[in-house]
Amino acid sequence: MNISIVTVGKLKEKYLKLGIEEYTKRLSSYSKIEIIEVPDEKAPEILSDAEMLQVKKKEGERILAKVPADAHVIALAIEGKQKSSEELADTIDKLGTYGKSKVTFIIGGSLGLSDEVLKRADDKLSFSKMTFPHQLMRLILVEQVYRAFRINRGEPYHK
Ligand SMILES: C[S@@+](CC[C@H](N)C(=O)[O-])C[C@H]1O[C@@H](n2cnc3c(N)ncnc32)[C@H](O)[C@@H]1O
Repeated sequence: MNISIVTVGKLKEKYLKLGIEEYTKRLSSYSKIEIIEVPDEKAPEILSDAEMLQVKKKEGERILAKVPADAHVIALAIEGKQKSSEELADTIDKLGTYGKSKVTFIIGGSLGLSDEVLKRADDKLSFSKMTFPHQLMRLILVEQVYRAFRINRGEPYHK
């Protein structure tokens, strides 16, 4: 399987970089994994609703340009469907079984994802009703995808 994670903005924090490197290294024994960063749209702190929509739209265009046409797209969205780790593992397993070799996860920028990106998504995945910073979300996602492969292989992993 080819997994890609399309995210907005550069990862700045060293502690997150180290964690993400560790899990992507572990994941690479199970799947190809690529993290694609698209530039965030520079904007002032205070924005009108119309300006916010415009920022999300521009970032969304950059995201969609990196999504292969034949990929199964899972957008991370607070209002999406919550799953257990076992359910996410099952989703990934079924995608493999049904011949979906490309799976793209999308993490939005600080304002979230545009409607266009949400429309392109085949699934919307929520990690809880809480809002996580997008850079931290990247670390949580790679750990959960790694966990999913371990579950699917029946390999032990600390609970
Ligand atoms: C800082 S959040 C954006 C917050 C924005 N107000 C919204 O409602 O989407 C940045 C990105 O991280 C991801 N994210 C943050 N918390 C999440 C959660 N609980 N579940 C799924 N994705 C989450 C989403 O992809 C989101 O677009």
